[in-house]
Amino acid sequence: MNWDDTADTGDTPAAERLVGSAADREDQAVEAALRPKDLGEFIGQEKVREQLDLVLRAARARGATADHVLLSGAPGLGKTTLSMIIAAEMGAPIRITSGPAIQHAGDLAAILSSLQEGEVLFLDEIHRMSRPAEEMLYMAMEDFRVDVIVGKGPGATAIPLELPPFTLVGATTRAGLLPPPLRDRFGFTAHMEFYEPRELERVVHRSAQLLDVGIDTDGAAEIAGRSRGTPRIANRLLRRVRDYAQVKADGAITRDIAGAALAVYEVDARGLDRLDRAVLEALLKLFAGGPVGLSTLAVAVGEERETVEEVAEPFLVREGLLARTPRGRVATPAAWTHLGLTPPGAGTAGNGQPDLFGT
Ligand SMILES: Nc1ncnc2c1ncn2[C@@H]1O[C@H](COP(=O)(O)OP(=O)(O)OP(=O)(O)O)[C@@H](O)[C@H]1O
Ligand SMILES: [Mg+2]
Repeated sequence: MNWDDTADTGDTPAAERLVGSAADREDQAVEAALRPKDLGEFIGQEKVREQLDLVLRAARARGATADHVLLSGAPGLGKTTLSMIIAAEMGAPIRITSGPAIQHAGDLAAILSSLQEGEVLFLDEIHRMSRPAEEMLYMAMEDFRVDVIVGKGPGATAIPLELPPFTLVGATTRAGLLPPPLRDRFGFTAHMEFYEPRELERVVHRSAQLLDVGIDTDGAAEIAGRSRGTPRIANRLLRRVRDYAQVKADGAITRDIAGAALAVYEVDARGLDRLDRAVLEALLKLFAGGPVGLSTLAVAVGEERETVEEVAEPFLVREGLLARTPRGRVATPAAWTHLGLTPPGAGTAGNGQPDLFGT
């Protein structure tokens, strides 16, 4: 799946939504406690896990530092978690930084030159690094060497500096934005996919156990089904459902409790929230399913164009509820079904009324 152009970005209003995929303040505070600590505990992503396991085992057997690893995938799928697991599996310390934190090549040189042998350097949002830092990174990754520039102008000299072997783990939500020379320097690239509901069910069960919350199989399935394929959202919904279960019931989570709690938060059975539904409803009820232009649709729901396009649409497209066509936005048959509406002309005289007799 190509999620490059559909991923929520951290600075859209999506960050504040219950079903937004970027980490909010509360997530940041509680996520550390819920992170799996080794590959065995990491749920789902079978292929990635199997491949990474081989890469790490082989490196350990050789007594060598593991190859550089690139983790790409939408927010909340487990990139930061995996980077920590890589360090843990290698028995190596980990240094954490991010592309936006490295504005000058000198910042990167300082970090690189202080690494210990075998250390894991986790570079989050690697696609947001500055150009000069990126070029320094090429050499560091390939030859474990950097040129430190001393002085300015014609008198400036490059002093080569040897680095100890280290493992770079880069993470990006936008693999497509990485320059090929950078991408090519990773020995292993893991593409993280959205999770299956069954996998999210296991995530919910595991987190509930860690949070000491009682939950049955149906309760976990109900939360998993509304979590948009994303463990971070599953954990967040679990916390809100836990609150509800504590206040309104005996604390244990069942299907009914989970359904009632998430109805309060306006997260529906497929994980659509108020905004998603408003967009879909306008498209169906006001424009008969489209095609309709983005601007018109945005006006109809009283939102900015960008909000509709970047916050609501990516998930609606991914779910197969809405299509972006050259003539405008179009609802799919699944959209009509999901909202319990009948498309005009389908099994009716075209008056938009439900077909009560199934003719
Ligand atoms: N495979 C998994 N099994 C269990 N829990 C997971 C898994 N993947 C992610 N999680 C949970 O989801 C939360 C978010 O994961 P993480 O922070 O690693 O995502 P990310 O890909 O780094 O997101 P971002 O792009 O926003 O940085 C964590 O609390 C973690 O516990
Ligand atoms: Mg992360």
